[in-house]
Amino acid sequence: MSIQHFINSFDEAIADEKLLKVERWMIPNPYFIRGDYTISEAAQVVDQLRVDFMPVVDKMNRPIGVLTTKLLLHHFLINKNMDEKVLNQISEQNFSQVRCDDTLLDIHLLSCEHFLVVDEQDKLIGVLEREDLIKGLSKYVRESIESENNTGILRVILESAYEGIAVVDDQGILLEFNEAYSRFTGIKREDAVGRPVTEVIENTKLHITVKTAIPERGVLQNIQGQSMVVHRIPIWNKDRIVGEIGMLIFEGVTELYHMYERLQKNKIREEIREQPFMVKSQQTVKTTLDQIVGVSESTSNVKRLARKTAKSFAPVLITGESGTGKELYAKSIHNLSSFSSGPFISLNCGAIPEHLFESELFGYEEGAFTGAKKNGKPGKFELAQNGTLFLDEIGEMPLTMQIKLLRVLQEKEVVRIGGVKNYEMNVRIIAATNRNLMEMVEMGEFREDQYFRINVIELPIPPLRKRKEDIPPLISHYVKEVCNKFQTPEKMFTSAAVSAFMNYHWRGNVRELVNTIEKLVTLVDGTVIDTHHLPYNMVKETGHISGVSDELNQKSNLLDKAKSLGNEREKELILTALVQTAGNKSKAADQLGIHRTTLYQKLKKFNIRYTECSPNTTIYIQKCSVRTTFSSYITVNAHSPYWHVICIYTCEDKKRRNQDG
Ligand SMILES: Nc1ncnc2c1ncn2[C@@H]1O[C@H](COP(=O)(O)OP(=O)(O)OP(=O)(O)O)[C@@H](O)[C@H]1O
Repeated sequence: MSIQHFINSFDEAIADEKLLKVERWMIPNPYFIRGDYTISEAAQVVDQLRVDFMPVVDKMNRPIGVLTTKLLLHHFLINKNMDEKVLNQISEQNFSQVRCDDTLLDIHLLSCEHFLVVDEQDKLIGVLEREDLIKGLSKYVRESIESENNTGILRVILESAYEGIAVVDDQGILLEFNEAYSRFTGIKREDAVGRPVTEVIENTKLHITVKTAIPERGVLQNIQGQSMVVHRIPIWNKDRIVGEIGMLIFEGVTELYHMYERLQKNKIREEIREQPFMVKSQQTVKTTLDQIVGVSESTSNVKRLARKTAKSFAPVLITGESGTGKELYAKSIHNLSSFSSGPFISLNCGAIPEHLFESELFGYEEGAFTGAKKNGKPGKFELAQNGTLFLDEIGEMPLTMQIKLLRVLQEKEVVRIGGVKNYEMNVRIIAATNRNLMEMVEMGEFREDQYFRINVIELPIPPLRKRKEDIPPLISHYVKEVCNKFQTPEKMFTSAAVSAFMNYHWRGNVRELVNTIEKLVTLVDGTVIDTHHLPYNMVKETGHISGVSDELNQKSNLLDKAKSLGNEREKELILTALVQTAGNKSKAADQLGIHRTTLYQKLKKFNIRYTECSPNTTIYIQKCSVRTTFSSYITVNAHSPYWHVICIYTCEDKKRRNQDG
């Protein structure tokens, strides 16, 4: 039974009573004539009242027939005796006797034109003509059609809701289960409807609250290992509970944490004002799956798999293009797992020079090698003890290192470089890559045994262009977040701009989308973001051509533009960004509009080594190419409040400058 049928079943009674009942359509307390009236008297009454017919009753007011104008006319023309009793003229019963609570559906097949309505004593209380009956029936049919349409509308509403919606009857049997709920639980609507809600929704209380009839709003319910905000709303019909609606709010918990965090921050700010030397507490919001925005079927599937994965101890390999949210999923799995009370330690395998890999992973003891720190240094495995070690960009791990990692994963023991003591390891491993590891195995670039060791459970995240339904909620989420961050009035996208976003290829996936929104929110004046504000590459690709904002396009991915100018310009931009950010690679990557990992790959590609230096010195960037030893020097003025590039010049320039003195 659908929700509309469910509601209909209650409405039906009302419809029967109100719409289909004879009482609703009859003319109550009608005029009538007695059977002992003469034809002449009856004709006068009919003429005075200007009616087409009159019910005829006996002395007890019980109907005995219907006198029509047709019958009167026939009498004048044929019989001509005006003193005849009406009673004698109605030879056949030319009416049907019905009751108030009969329905039009019950009586419409009776073959007569006039219906005389009687009470329990069979006394006349109303009349109904066939014309009224047809009117009543057609209204009923019209309303039924409308209600069928309403069912369609109701279904669209249910299916487009981001919230999970479930409806139970007063026995706790599921009558409705929308697509969002189905995606979240992985149970199809057709398998859910008709079953007790307790068999379908984990930890549900709908079957209980439908009995108590107390609405519950914003309560926490643990479903599939995750705290969710739910509302439970009873459905009343007259003075009886006939069912209950359950709503599952996906983004609620994080929003609550954010509110809590904001309140905490305010509180701390006030406390600091009172006690300036107080140590500030570290309150951070934990990443959970409900922070992963998306309503597409594939996102729901990945989230469901992630929830299941979190419950196991097996290593997970998260695959997907850059910017699809692999790290976000890794953190969510950690926070849902039994390792959540331990640390989440991340290691970007693409960002570590080969010779430092071993010490980064396993740590070293004091004096293990020249330059080793006093007291040694713990490795990432040790730091991640009782928690999760996230090996990002695992495809970039050198083969020699893979062998060592494999041994640790098999033996579950770690020894620091230069050490003798074994540390027993209790660490959950989550690896991620944007490369095709299987292909790498075939090419001999990745060890097969390692591949199978880390890939016990694979969590593939589809690129954003393959889950376009996620784009509108991502826009709305990030516009709000960015406006909040920059304290600007909330902006909105036109539907054309949203559609351009949906048609764009998003090679950088969600990261690129977030960066684009940040640029748009920052640079667009006014509160409406339309297609003419969109970056040129997007407008070009999606065909939304109209006046493109130059300002925005100048700032859009600097590196993309540099690429078209050739390697040298690209290199120059990278160097400039590095200098301007004093060697902070994350900030430099941000400035260039690329991910940190991409920056590391580019540094590798161009063989750039950045050497940090003290203020007021020449920053020296070495490039070990085949042809020249040193090719770029950058001079910075470290006296100014901001480090800025004065010039970039090559070794030839330097030689020339030296010659010029
Ligand atoms: N579904 C999502 N909902 C909300 N934010 C998302 C989602 N997916 C990704 N993001 C955001 O996009 C950015 C990139 O995500 P993340 O770093 O997890 O991607 P990644 O796949 O690990 O990238 P890379 O392979 O380049 O390291 C982050 O700011 C993250 O918060």
